[in-house]
Amino acid sequence: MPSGLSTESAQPRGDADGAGRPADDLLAVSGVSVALRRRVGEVMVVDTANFTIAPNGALGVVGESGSGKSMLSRALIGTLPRYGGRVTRGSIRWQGRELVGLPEKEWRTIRGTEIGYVPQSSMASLNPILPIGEQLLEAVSNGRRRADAEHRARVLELLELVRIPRAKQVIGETAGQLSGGMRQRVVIAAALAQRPKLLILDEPTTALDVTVQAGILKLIVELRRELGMAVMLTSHDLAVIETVCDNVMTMYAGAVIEIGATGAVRQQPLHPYTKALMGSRVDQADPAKELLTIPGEPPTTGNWPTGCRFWPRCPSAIDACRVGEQPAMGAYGERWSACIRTEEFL
Ligand SMILES: Nc1ncnc2c1ncn2[C@@H]1O[C@H](COP(=O)(O)OP(=O)(O)OP(=O)(O)O)[C@@H](O)[C@H]1O
Repeated sequence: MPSGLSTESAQPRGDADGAGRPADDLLAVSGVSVALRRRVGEVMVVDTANFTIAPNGALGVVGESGSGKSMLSRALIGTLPRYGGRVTRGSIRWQGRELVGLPEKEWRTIRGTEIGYVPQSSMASLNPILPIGEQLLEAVSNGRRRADAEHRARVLELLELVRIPRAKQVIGETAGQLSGGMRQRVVIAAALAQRPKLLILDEPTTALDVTVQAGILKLIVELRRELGMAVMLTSHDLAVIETVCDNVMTMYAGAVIEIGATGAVRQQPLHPYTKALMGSRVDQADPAKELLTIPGEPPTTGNWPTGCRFWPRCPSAIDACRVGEQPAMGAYGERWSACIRTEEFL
């Protein structure tokens, strides 16, 4: 076993400020597990996640499809019941306030208002026939009272904030008249309507081509700086996360398996899965270049192997990796890894 600290004695931090200095937590997630109701009973999709986000911090969450990124995000905004899910254990503290077990009425005062959310495929969720201005007005007035002149001014301000050219005209246009990139900017504007302190973006650039994607990522970087807000961004692609986030957290089969400063992880990933993920990332400079893919498939939910969940695909697996439980995260300086061989690799 490595001599790293266990997650019981210390908390992996996803929040160092880029210079490695930890700050007070905006969000602190401790031992959070999420289960979904299925016909066979409850199935765990997120297993004992521990991480924090500081005010103005930016945490990227990377992992293959099905690793639990979206379900974790949904736990943070209290929408799991819509998917037949719930937090089965652990604590989510938002500015010191416990969110686990919060009644829906109280979630409504946090979701959208304090924590903004841009869901996956959100561009498609825009109403195709309702003018953009009307849709943003709904987000601005938050259903509380009739939209007034102040709200209308805020709609324009939001469109300008997300750098939409011809903002005044766009107010009267429909989503169908806008390009994919402009639609995504509108969705981000809606998520910012109540000035949240944390913006969670789930795969915000997946459906966009490379140039448009770069523009959206640049916007997120600038908004974070201008508004002094924190960001949590999920992606399959470490290159996307690298553009926006100081820190990165890798998930595999429901488990958080590595956390560290993005630059350090990029230079020397501690977990073989993060390393493999980097090898298979899309080469933005040469998209036609053949991708290195990770052999095999991730285990399906509910069919996780004993021991480390990555061992069937891991080039470094030894007998000890195949037995017992999924290894807990251990600390290695400012970094965290759930691989029992991390010390040997260092
Ligand atoms: N709407 C849903 N209903 C039932 N099960 C779901 C739903 N969405 C996700 N799941 C299951 O929850 C598990 C975690 O999925 P999740 O969507 O959180 O992964 P992800 O890492 O976000 O993947 P992707 O990048 O494809 O969105 C998977 O086993 C998936 O099959």
